[in-house]
Amino acid sequence: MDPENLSSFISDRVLVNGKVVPLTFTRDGKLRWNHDDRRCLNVEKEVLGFTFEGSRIRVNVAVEKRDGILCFANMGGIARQSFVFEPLSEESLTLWSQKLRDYIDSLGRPKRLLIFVNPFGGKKCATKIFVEDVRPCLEDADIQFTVIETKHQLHAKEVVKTLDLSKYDGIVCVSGDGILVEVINGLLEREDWSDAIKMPIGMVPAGTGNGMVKSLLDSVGEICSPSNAILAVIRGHTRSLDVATISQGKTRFFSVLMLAWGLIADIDIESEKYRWMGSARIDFYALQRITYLRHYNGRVSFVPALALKSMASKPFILVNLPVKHAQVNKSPLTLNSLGTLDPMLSWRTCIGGLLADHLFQSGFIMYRGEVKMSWLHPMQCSRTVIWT
Ligand SMILES: Nc1ncnc2c1ncn2[C@@H]1O[C@H](COP(=O)(O)OP(=O)(O)OP(=O)(O)O)[C@@H](O)[C@H]1O
Repeated sequence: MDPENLSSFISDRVLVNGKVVPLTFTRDGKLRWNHDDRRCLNVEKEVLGFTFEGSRIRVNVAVEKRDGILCFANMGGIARQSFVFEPLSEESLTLWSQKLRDYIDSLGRPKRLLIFVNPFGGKKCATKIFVEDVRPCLEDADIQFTVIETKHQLHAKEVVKTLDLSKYDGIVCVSGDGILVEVINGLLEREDWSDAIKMPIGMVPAGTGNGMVKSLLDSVGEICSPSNAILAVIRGHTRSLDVATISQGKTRFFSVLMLAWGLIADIDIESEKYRWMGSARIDFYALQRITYLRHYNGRVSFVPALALKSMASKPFILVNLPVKHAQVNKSPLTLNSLGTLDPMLSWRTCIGGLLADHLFQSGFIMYRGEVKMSWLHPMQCSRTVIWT
């Protein structure tokens, strides 16, 4: 063994597939070895975890699928693989185990997750997504998890309100945006909300629109897929996400991603009764609402949070304001991704927006509601939920 610098660097000779080859773990987190050809793994990006099997070390990897790579699970562009090597001495095995463990621990990845699976959302395939895409990656990453299948509306919120948060490093929703909103409202309704709000949240798309996870993965140039989403959680990168408080009369609730009031809110909420139609429910109910238009009278006011004076000019979006306004006012969450990322939502939003625009201009709809919004402190989330 030739450890140039034992604190952060190992250069060694190990057994790979019965051949002794040089293996190096570099300071910048790259694992390089020579076998039939030269190989290199970016541990931070590609390695899910390590399994120590007697005198051998198995490196569990998720890489972009390329021709010629043996993969045992294709996850839509991502292949799970493993690479096994055997250090030549006991001392070397101990050193490798320690260095690899220390490196993974230094990345701040979650170790214990609470996972909500909503079997009711989208095409009702959240359980399948969890079993086929999420669980294998969590096992490869050696992450402990507790799974709760939601049984009814607001179930996730009830659980989160009384949850012992010290038991988890994060909460993951295998669902659409609805469960995310429940989790955020549950956290913010707790007495210890200012600490609870720091709990990282992850999203795996298993709903109809999946607007949040689409926005987040798009913001880091990744395709919205369950495998990309869970990899983002495992890598543990976090970034903050703004939350708006909405007060309407005596009701107060918290919002991320988007706020809608008027026509589009009605289409979104009231179309629930046609959920059996799948995503067509939105089109169907939109036509119904457009045919029987309602008047919306009210006043909307925006109150910047005191703690965030600088947010006073922070742009935001009301989906039921005309689209041209909506697109100018980009929120910190790329809210206009609703108009650009999801083709299905895109044209619906545009039609709704154009219609609203027309009616707004003609004075047919007056947006003057008693809705007040203020921005809360940014909250910490894991990369899937804007976490780059
Ligand atoms: N077992 C259940 N039965 C009925 N409703 C449920 C159940 N579990 C959760 N729900 C409710 O399902 C609603 C929709 O969930 P979710 O957001 O995951 O899917 P979606 O509406 O299809 O997707 P999106 O919000 O991305 O369009 C949530 O409001 C949630 O409260």
